[in-house]
Amino acid sequence: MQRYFDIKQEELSNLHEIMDPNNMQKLEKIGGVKGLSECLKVDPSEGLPLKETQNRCFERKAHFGENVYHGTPVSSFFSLFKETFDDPTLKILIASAIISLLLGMFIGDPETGWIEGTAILIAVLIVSFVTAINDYQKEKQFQQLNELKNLTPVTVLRQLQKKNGEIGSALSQIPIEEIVVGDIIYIASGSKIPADGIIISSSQLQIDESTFLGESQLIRKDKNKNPFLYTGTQVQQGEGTYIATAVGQNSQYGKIYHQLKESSHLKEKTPLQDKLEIMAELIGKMGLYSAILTVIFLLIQLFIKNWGNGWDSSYIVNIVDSVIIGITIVVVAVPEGLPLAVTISLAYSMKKMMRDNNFVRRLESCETMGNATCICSDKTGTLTQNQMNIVKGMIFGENHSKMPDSTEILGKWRDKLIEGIALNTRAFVQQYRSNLTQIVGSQTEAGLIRLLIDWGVDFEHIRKKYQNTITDVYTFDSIRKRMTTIHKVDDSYCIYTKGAAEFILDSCTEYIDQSGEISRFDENTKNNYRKIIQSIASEGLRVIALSFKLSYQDQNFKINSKEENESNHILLAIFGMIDRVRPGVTEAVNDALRAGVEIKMVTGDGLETAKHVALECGILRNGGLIMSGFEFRKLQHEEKKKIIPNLQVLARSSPQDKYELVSILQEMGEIVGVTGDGTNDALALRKADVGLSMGISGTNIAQEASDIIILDDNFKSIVVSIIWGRSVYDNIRKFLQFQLTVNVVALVTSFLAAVSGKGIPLKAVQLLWINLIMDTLAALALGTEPPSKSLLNRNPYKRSSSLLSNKMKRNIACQSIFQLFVLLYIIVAGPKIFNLDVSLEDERYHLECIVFNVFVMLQVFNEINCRKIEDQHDIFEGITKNKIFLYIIIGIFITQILIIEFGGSFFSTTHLNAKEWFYSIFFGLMSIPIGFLSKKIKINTNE
Ligand SMILES: Nc1ncnc2c1ncn2[C@@H]1O[C@H](COP(=O)(O)OP(=O)(O)OP(=O)(O)O)[C@@H](O)[C@H]1O
Ligand SMILES: [Ca+2]
Repeated sequence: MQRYFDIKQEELSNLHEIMDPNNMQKLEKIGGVKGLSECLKVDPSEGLPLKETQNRCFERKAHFGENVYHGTPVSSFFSLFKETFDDPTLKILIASAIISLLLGMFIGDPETGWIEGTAILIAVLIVSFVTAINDYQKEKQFQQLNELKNLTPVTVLRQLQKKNGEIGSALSQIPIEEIVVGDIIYIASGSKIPADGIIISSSQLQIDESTFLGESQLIRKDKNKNPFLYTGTQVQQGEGTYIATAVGQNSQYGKIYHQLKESSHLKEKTPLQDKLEIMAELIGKMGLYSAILTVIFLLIQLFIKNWGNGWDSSYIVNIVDSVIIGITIVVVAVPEGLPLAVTISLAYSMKKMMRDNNFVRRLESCETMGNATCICSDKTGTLTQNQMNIVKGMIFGENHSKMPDSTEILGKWRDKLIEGIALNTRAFVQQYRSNLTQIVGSQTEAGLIRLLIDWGVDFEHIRKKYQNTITDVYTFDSIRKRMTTIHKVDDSYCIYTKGAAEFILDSCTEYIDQSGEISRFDENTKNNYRKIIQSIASEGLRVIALSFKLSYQDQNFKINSKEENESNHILLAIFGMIDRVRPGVTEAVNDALRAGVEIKMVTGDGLETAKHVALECGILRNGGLIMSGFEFRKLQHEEKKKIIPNLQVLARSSPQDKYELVSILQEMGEIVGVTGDGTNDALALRKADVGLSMGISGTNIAQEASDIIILDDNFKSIVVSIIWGRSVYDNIRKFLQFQLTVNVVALVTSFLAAVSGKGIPLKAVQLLWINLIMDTLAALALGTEPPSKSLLNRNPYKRSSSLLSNKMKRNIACQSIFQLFVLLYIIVAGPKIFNLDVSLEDERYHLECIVFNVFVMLQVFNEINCRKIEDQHDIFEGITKNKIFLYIIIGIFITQILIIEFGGSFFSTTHLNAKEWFYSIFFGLMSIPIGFLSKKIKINTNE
């Protein structure tokens, strides 16, 4: 195997040390690209040979490595487990548990003294364990998501077995991991370079190497001056073909991969998390104060009780016990589950959104999307299917309401039209599975190619034939809205241009008339043509025109400016392409509007076309304004501000228009989502509060600039992301509502009990169990509530709105008062109801156990209440769909029974009889009607 290739990876890598001025000489030494390709056993015009591609280039991978990067491994479970002990409250708790253990064993009753300390230690272990499991799963999920980052396939030239059994080379798209050294790779504006390599041929190629150089600066590359390409850099303009020389870990990028790697999602804090942390701190402080107060009261009582009795070793045990209670209260009060709930909710949503074709790249965008007030959507591919088919047009001056057969087309210019399409397009036919084909690349071009295929033209053959005669290509961009190819045959040059019909028409001075002669345009004819274009567009068709310019012995073509080469053309044909609206888009638009999210269509397509589509999908509604980018640009800033609320469609827009629209909307206080697919959209995508790029048609650059990638390019998925965003936000609020109620009740009960001298109804171990219920378990149960479409029934929250609405405060207050009332009732009236004599140690212990049981039951049922916040009272809606919630509620219930019945002195519990159980569950259940009633109290919303 070693002998198969004549070059080693080290020598290859050595060819392009970053910024080494000697690179060119090193390349010449091995005989330039030609020598290189011989060493690599590949013919640059054929690509990798069939016998290699058939076994997936196994030998190359073994010799030169694979195009994969070894990411940072997930932290081990153990290290995460260890990390959980960094929490200061847990540390203090452990310390006091140990003290309690020692005291209990040596000073207290040796039979039972060890129990409390051990129980606390075990409880701490369980809390840490559950937290660590959670963290671990979260990390694993994020890693899986990170691996999916390379979505766009790479176009390579390789030998294949064609449909008819022939062996030939053809362009095809393969996943980036399949790229090997020696591959011939095609790149064009918007691509990200998938492997290091050396240019074979290129046209107007400009690369953004900011990944390496820091600042964004476009660098011209061509085969003679600077042919070295680096993985991870981006093609901003032009196109080219190059041969791969280093992949994966061997590439320059791979060598510094770990430094460049974006900080992981996990470390990122979202605005919601920030808000929550502030709140958590506040709650924690309140807990601390009430804990200190509780401890002081307990100690005072201790002193009073033992006044004059002299010191005794059991004193110390009692003091330590009081301190432990205090610390436990702090542990309970500190809502460590709050940030956890956000992460769980976001992580869970991210995973589920993936299934709904939303790939979230930045965590916070998920929640922002829930509050979006305006979405600027493009048309092609997002609202429509991006399946273009030519249905009508005008060829050589003749109108066709249906596309004619190739034979019906006038002979004289036929070849020019066909060549103009074949040479001036980049889309190609890809074979997948055994005999299915698909046209990949720009779908506008695909429409043209399909026409050639219908006409029975072997366009691949034409491309091959003229491959070496193409002297220049001006690739398509959204500003010029056209593409041009210059090719030389013998002594003459021919320039083919295609693009937005009215633009092309404007740059044509001549046309081919019905008799096949070239005629000059006069004003009248031109106007007629304009009308034809308009009438085709008004049916919602994309109109594209083809033109050309011929020159014999005019050497100037190469030095002329783009503008010059693209003007004074001869019009060949005008085509109208149908691109149907995606099914379900109209409903999705309606959903968004109902949810208070304004939709604006910002498209590169023409006014008439845009209007038709906007009407069809319900974006253009009564009184709405439709405008072209051309008019928009002429307005003053203030005028723009005035019309924008009413603007529903912006047609023939440039990326700059999109950017401006977004900026002004934000200035006006809107939270803006923007969709885009092109390299030129990157600016607007970055500017937007949430940038949504397209997974299928999107370029790497657009994807990199975006926060969410819409994997199926479908507008419906954008609305889904709104639902998910809202669901995250609401889930956090649900959790908050639950957590705060438990907190208030637990703190007040402990405090009141301490003050009243009635003893401590909730023991440290019990409090830790309650803490587990209200933090980690509640975060899991409420944070993972799946979204429902009803989330679209409300308007987005304002930027400034608080997490805790007045209605939520009302719910918390009513529920807490009720719960406290019940608990006090049991403490006071309990002895009578259950026939207990609290002056006896044993029976008091029994009563305290009932109080604990009632407390937990109240929380279990209130957790169901908290599935809905504010005024929503359908608390059972969709409950069966949330398996996690059900498991947790049932799990808590069963565990509670076990704790009570078998917890013994460990949990300070004892067997309860049927009547006592009945009361516990009855009071617990009562929290549901109370929750229902409290929602009936009218409250002012000042939000
Ligand atoms: N490959 C191409 N070659 C030449 N012209 C093209 C090509 N693709 C599109 N066009 C022209 O450019 C116009 C579209 O420009 P642009 O790329 O800004 O919009 P788009 O992204 O296709 O549409 P939208 O903004 O609705 O998604 C089309 O109306 C068409 O006339
Ligand atoms: Ca676009």
